[in-house]
Order: sequence, then C-alpha cells, then structure tokens
Amino acid sequence: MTRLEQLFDGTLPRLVMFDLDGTLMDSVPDLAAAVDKMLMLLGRKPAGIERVRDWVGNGSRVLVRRALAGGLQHEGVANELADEALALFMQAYSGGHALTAVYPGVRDCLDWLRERDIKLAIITNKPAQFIEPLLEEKGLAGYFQWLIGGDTLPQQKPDPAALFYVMDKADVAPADALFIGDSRNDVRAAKAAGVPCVALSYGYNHGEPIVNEAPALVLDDLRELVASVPGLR
Ligand SMILES: O=C(O)COP(=O)(O)O
Ligand SMILES: [Mg+2]
Repeated sequence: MTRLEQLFDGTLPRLVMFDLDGTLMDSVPDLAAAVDKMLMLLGRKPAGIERVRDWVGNGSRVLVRRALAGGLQHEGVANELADEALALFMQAYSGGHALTAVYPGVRDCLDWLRERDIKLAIITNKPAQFIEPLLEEKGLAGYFQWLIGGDTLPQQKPDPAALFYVMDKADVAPADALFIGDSRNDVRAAKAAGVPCVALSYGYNHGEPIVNEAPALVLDDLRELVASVPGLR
C-alpha cells in the first residue's frame, strides 16, 4: 500500500490540491532576484536568497513589505512605498523564471495521480498571473483543473476559502480531498477546511520546521507519497 492510501483508510482521495512555491517548484532564486532588483531600484541594499526564503508564503504584496522592512514584521512600512515597490517587483518577476526548478519527484507524483483520475488543483498565494506561464515554462501545464492565485479570491491561505471554492467546483467533500503544501499557511488552511494535509520538508516555512504545525504527514520527496511501501497497512 502507498502512504496516500494509508492516509485515506485504504482508498484514494478524489481531489488533491497543491501549493506551488516551495512544494512543486523551488522558486525562491527568481523571487529573490526580483526582490533584489526592486530594492536596488529604490536605492537599497539587496536582501539575498536566504532572507527572501523566510519571507515567501503570504503573496507578493507581503513579500515586498517584508523586504522593505528587512524582516518578517512589516507593519511600519508606508503603503505608498509598498505600492511603488510592488509594481517594481511585479515587473522584475515577470521578466523570467530561468532560476526556478521543479523539485525531484513532482512529475512522478502528478503522473501517478493523473493516471488514477484524481482531480488536481493549485492553490497558491502567488499572484494568479504568474501561475500559467510558470507551469507552461516548467512543463507542468495540463495537470491541473483549477488554478487559484493569491488574488483570485478576496481571501488568501491560511484562510480556507480557496479550498472550499475548489472542493465546491469539484463536488468533493473535505474527507475525500487532500492538501499538499510546505508552509504553516497551507497546514492551517487545510485544518480550517477539514482537509488532511501532507507537508514537504524542503520548502519555505519562515525559517521554522514544518513538523511544528503537525500536518498529517511530512515527506522529503513527493514520490514517497505514491510509492508502495511493503508491509504498510
Ligand atoms: O508567493 C508566495 O508568497 C507563496 O506562494 P505559495 O502559496 O505557492 O507557497
Ligand atoms: Mg509554498
């Protein structure tokens, strides 16, 4: 039996919803490059990949505000400056995603799920305009029936609204759905929706181990979800 079947009492979910950044793709190198370009254009020092990694997860607006604040707490940043910075960031990030890579095991897992007619969706806090071009560029287009960005609905993860929206469209109950993500925003959104959550250890969780959020399962590679494990029952 696979770990996926074990999670669903020997059966399979009917819908799997995926986070994008830090789950399907290592997108931080390009996000950091765009953040640093924005900071440079505003006459500031670059932040660098390691700091940007801890700031990703709540969408581009918050990412830009954290970069301006130089830390996770960004309440003091003036809205006018943040708007200007966001426009610069969006322009820089639209320029390309050459440094972004699909994580090992992702394609195998998606193929396995698709072969079993399991419905697939992406729910990311990333602005929606970036999702399709990124999937196309990295060869992952065509797997997903629903693509929900951070600006598709009024709410973002950790709010469960996008999960309820997709489950409604797919006509699937929370008990027959799975969420797969890398950050506390994912685990908390899934818990609020009553959906089990599998978390990846390799992603971005604001510098904290994701096991602290107590997801149903933590994996190092998505292949571990769908590989048969002898003796598992
Ligand atoms: O762009 C972000 O801030 C995070 O995106 P994610 O929800 O796909 O991890
Ligand atoms: Mg993520």
